[in-house]
Amino acid sequence: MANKVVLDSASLQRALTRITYEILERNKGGQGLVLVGIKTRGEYLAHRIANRLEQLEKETIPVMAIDVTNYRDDVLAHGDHLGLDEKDSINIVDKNIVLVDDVLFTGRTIRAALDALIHIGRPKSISLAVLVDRGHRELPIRADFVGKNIPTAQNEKIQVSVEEIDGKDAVEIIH
Ligand SMILES: O=P(O)(O)OC[C@H]1O[C@H](OP(=O)(O)OP(=O)(O)O)[C@H](O)[C@@H]1O
Ligand SMILES: O=c1cc[nH]c(=O)[nH]1
Repeated sequence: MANKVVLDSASLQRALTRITYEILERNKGGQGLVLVGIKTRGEYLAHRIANRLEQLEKETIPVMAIDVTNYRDDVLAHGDHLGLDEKDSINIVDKNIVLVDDVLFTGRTIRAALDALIHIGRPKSISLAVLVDRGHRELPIRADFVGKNIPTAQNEKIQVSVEEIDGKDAVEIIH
């Protein structure tokens, strides 16, 4: 299997910066924004975008991380174990939520995240930011903010690495 780097560290950071400005433009500032990162790597990307938003807007942007495993349509364990970490839970009612994930593929993770969010409150709006959109959607889901569109074959894989846990920033395509 060969890896091809499609975003190096500098390009990945530029993509996050562009997403940050687009979020600000769309939201007309940072007011009422809450960033929700989907574990695993979406959490780190959400914190990075929030840090940039805070630098630009000089206000605190809440960040929450969610693990959507138990909301997936291929997991039967609905009910008791909702997979939301109460201590991470932030008031999302009437907020403008930006969901953040590293890769958008079939859209099933995002569908699960929407279920998880709506379980804990009724936001004013939910939009979606992804570092990579690789196509192959199986549900009517699209991203509002995209770092890079990378057309892929079904059998390829996009591997996102983040400095915080992988020791480097990169997006690679694995053939
Ligand atoms: O659009 P989809 O088909 O749902 O695919 C995208 C999801 O797949 C990956 O998560 P993965 O399940 O590999 O978990 P991880 O983030 O913890 O590695 C990726 O981080 C996205 O969350
Ligand atoms: O290629 C893919 C598909 C889903 N999730 C990933 O992280 N990469």
